[in-house]
Amino acid sequence: MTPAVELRDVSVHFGRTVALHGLDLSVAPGETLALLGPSGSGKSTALKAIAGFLRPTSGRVLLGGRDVTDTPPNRRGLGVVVQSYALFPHMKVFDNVAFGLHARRVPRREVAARVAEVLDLVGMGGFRDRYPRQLSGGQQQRVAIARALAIRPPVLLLDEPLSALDAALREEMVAELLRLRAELPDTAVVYVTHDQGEALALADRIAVMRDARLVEVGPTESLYHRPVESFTASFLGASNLLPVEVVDRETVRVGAVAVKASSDGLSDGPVALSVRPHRVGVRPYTGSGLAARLLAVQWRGTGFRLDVELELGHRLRAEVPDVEGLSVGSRVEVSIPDGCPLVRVA
Ligand SMILES: Nc1ncnc2c1ncn2[C@@H]1O[C@H](COP(=O)(O)OP(=O)(O)OP(=O)(O)O)[C@@H](O)[C@H]1O
Repeated sequence: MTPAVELRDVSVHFGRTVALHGLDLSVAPGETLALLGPSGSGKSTALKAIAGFLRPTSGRVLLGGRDVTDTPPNRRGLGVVVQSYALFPHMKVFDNVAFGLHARRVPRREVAARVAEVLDLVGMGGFRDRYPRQLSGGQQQRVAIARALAIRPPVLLLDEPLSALDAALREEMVAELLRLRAELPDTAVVYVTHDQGEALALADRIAVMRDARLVEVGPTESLYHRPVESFTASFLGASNLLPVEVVDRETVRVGAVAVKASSDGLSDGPVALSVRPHRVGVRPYTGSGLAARLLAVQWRGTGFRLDVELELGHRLRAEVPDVEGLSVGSRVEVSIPDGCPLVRVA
């Protein structure tokens, strides 16, 4: 299938700053790809290269198999939503959404029908005569999404669309975006975020970025459960990175304790065992297993977060449902389950 979006070896330089380094990426029709990474990792730059808001220093951008590297943004036919709504303040909701359709000389009667359709799609059908200042942040962002969808773009680009909203509203909007997604089965979505929760909830695949480069890309669940890079393990859901001695392809040793590990896709080089905090077991010391000292306990409502220090010298974070028999400062026993992934340490 021809990808809806393809970046081929795209680099972007601003003077001596390298904002994007040799990015290769493709997005299939109907797929949601999240670009996830810390601030300054190049996510927005990649999105702007797709939108045409900037021209790559080198490399090519293709949409539906067509090279658009030299095509201006308004001729790319994409829907774009940025973090700050960017609605026209002097225009009512209806006219904001109709704007792109008028620019494309869509007949007036069809404009009315299409605006009604996309406003209904985002649950804003009753707000067509309001001005943006008469809407909440979440409502404005819904209108911005409706405006982007009105032209029925094959690709929707979303750059941190929820970052201006408060936490409760963000969660509501994630559910809303999932519902919207189901209504647009053929639209490719590129979703820029630094929020791993949004990426996990919304994306079919995640591309993890760091320092202008792609670290790793893969289907959301396998990237979460079986990351190859240590950066992915710690950025996509917290992870303990335990130094281990590799015995063979399936077995590692933490001190004297042997643990089965998964090592899919790993070649030679330094590795660590990636252990999610909720998979670390902590119990009172019984004389076997990995001895450790319990350094701190924090109640988190749904459970407890523990900091422990292995007597071998590594600190670990654990998340456990209860702390019966455990007290800060006491000697404890830590268990690491089989099946945690080995990851490459940069
Ligand atoms: N117009 C510009 N001029 C100079 N440097 C820029 C410009 N735009 C981006 N950069 C730099 O390029 C790098 C990547 O920026 P980019 O905005 O793509 O990061 P990001 O991952 O989207 O970060 P954020 O989450 O903070 O938006 C950063 O170091 C940034 O300072």
